[in-house]
Amino acid sequence: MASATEGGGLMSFTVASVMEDVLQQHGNGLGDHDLEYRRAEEAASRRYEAANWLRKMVGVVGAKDLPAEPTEEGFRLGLRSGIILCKVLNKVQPGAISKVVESPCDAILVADGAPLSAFQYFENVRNFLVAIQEMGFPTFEASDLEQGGKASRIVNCVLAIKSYDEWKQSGGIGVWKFGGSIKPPSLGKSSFVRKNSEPFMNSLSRTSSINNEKSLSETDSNKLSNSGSLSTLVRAVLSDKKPEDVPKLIETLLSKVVEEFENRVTNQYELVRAAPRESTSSPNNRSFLKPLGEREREEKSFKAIKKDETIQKSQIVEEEKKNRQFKQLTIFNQQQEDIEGLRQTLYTTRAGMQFMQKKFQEEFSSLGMHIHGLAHAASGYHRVLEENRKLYNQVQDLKGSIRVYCRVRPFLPGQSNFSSTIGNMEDDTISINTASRHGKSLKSFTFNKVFGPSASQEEVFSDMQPLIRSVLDGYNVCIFAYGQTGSGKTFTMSGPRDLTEKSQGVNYRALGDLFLLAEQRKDTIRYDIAVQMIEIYNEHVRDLLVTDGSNKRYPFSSNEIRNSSQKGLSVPDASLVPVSSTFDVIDLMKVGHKNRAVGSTALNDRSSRSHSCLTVHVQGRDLTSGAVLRGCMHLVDLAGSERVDKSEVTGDRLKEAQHINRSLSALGDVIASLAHKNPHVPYRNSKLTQLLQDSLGGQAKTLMFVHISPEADAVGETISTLKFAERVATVELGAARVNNDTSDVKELKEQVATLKAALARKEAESQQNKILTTPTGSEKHKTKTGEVEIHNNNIMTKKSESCEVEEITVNSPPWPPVASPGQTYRDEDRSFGSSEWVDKVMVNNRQDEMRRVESLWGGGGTTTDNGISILPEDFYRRDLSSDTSRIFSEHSYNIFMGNNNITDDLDAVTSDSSEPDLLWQFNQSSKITTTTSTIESKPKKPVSKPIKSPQFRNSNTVSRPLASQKLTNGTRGTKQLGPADMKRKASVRH
Ligand SMILES: Nc1ncnc2c1ncn2[C@@H]1O[C@H](COP(=O)(O)OP(=O)(O)OP(=O)(O)O)[C@@H](O)[C@H]1O
Repeated sequence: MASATEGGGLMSFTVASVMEDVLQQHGNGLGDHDLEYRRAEEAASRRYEAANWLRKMVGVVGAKDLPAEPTEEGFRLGLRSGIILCKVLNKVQPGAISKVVESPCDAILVADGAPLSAFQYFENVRNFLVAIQEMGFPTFEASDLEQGGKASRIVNCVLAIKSYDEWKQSGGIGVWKFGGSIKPPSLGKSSFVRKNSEPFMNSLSRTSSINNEKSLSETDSNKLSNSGSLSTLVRAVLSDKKPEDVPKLIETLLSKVVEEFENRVTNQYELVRAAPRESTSSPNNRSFLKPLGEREREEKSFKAIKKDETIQKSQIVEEEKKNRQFKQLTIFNQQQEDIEGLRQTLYTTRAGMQFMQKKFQEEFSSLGMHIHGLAHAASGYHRVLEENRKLYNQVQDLKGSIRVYCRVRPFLPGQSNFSSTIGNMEDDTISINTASRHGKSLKSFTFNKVFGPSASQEEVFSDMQPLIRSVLDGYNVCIFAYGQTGSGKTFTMSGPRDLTEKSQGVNYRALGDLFLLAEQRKDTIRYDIAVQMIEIYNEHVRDLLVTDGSNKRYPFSSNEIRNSSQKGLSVPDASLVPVSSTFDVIDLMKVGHKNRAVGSTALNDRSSRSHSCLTVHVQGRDLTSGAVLRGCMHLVDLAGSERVDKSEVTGDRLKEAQHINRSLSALGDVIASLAHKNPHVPYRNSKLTQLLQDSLGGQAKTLMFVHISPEADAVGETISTLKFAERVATVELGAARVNNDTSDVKELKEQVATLKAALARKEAESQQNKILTTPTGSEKHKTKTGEVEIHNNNIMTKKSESCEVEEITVNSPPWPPVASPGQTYRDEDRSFGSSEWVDKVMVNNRQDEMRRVESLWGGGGTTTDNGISILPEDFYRRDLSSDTSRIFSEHSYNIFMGNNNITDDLDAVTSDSSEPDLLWQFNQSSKITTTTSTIESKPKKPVSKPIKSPQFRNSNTVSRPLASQKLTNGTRGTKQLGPADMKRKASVRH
């Protein structure tokens, strides 16, 4: 009972149903035939009423399956499809059932169990039942429509709807009542179970209508509880019973209820156990309390529906699967096609690639061959270039290492009336008109090239241009301008004061050419060009490129010129300014000219009294081989070469002139030594020759521009200058050499050759000395240098000790000095080890020679107080080849005498024999010995033309002193002076 209490409505429904059954049984049992008849009649009448109303509602056609007065079975069958019920309800309450399945009407006639029709009528019935439940009408079980179902419940439901419809038709006034109130549709869903209580209510209503209709109708069904209904029902049942029957009836009733209850509980339990896993939404849930047959049918139909659904689902799944498979197949086919396409493309691409590869290989190999050919051509080009360079320089070398160009200055503005001394001019020859006692004569001189007064700067430069190329090829080049003051040296080297591009001199053009060539060769050689500019004034060197104002005056000591500087710089202390364009050079020149002008006064142009030298250093690195070539070019503007006596100056001017003459004389010495191929070249006798040493030796190419003025009053200087130049032109320096990395080795070889020559010379002298008579009364003094001075008042006699000379040459330090491990020699050491030492050896040699010659000529010479021999002038005529060196070696004599301090007095004496003068004398003599002279290296070009000179004539009879002899008392002792000497001396002393 507890569970029945918990069940609530469910329990009420169950009890009511049981009670109804018990009562019916009891009634039957009681055998009240009248009552039963009445009830049956009542039921039939109610059924007819319901059927008629339904027929009326759906029409005759719609209700063709429902007779007007049906049996209970007929009523059930007529409504079994649910169509009539649904239609009627929709008419009463439009839209109550949204969907009415009409098709199965035929199927309804088919035997029970047809899955489709069962499903469909169930659909309608279910919808109907749900709807009336929603609306609150008395409901019935779906199974009531089946065989054995309770048609009374269906009748009850239909009549309730009819009542509602009528109430509605009548305007819906008041409250509709039919055994209970109709809940408004919005009442919400009540449980299906609750609706199952309606049959009881209907039964109650029906019963009351039979037994106590009035009382029941008066009872407010809303207030009627289940217990109330039960008691009413019991009271109604028992009212007409005899009191003695009541206990029995109640007992029967109760036992029946209990039995029914237990049965149902048992069934419920079994159902739950049998289908524990069935979904709660399954219809079984709602029908497990139904009779077993009904439930089975429901389950069957449900299963059938389920099966259909499953079949449909499986069909759908199958279809979907098929669709999927079809789609996959389509995609697969598409992919197959794509793959085939890609395979084709791959094949084509591979073929293309192979073709391209083949083509590329062919092109690559042809390119390789092409490059190979180019490389071959390039190397060939380099070879040819190198060969061309060599050939070019060979041609230059064959032309002679010292070339002399002569340039004649035009008359200056205002000199138009002047008569010119220039007689005739050809390409390489120039004739000078000279006036002498015997009338006019013409002197001809031959040079490598002669430029007349009208020659332009460009013309002059074009002829020397090849030398510039040599500098870039690693040669040393020296270009110097020689001539008397005002003859045009500066004009040639730099240009006029008002400089234009056209009037630019050699300096600018040479550097411009260097830059041009360097640019042209930049693909093969990289050049670095730097410039120095110095001035030599009174034997002092001055840097002309200082810009800070300091060191403007003679910043260097007297030893600053080195011949073997590490970097190949003669003056390493002077500013070395890198230049890369002609503009740089012009700027530098301006600085140089400005610095040079500082020493000038209004009266004296410094440029006339000093040597200026622009040195261009070039270093080229071959980009292919890495070889380094170094070239150097000296562009020298010498001081005026006129003779001092003519200048008639004293004091500072005289000193300047003496220095100029001395340095030019030293230059002459060097050139003469070179011409003679003397083993020793006295470079160190002046700053000028020291500076130019690397450009005047056998490794350099030298060009001298000799300048002359056309004025008649300058003819003496002109002749003198030309003679000097012609002498220089005979110098053959030998093939110039490139300054490459092996130059040191070459220098060493040169020194070895020098020493060998000294030895050979010494041996020859030893042979000759055997035939010489040793003078009596001679006295030997051995100097600390190992040389022997002979103090003899009569004649100059022997001698240097041959063994000592040999010792010197053999035991002398090697050149350059061989440094023991850890020991190094400075440049100064090397200088001393070479030239100083060689100077002294050579002095001894010359003395021996002089003595020998003197003895051959039977004496006639004199010796000074200092032991200096003075030879008769005839000597110079007779043996020029051996005398030349003597003439150009006056400084060597000074050194020999140990009198290195040159005093003004001495300067005065040496100035008497300026270099041109000496050369002039030399040339006078040389004409006699032209055929036999050993120094004539260029037979094609005569050294000089014969001239008639008074001095020359005098020289046959008058003994001339050596120009640089110094007497201890300032006089010339017993020497005899020529007229020219006397004249000069007078003028100097004046
Ligand atoms: N070839 C020439 N054409 C025109 N004028 C010239 C020529 N040569 C020289 N001159 C002029 O002659 C004058 C003297 O020339 P320059 O100064 O060059 O002589 P120099 O030999 O250098 O003299 P110094 O020894 O004093 O330096 C200058 O006015 C110069 O312009």
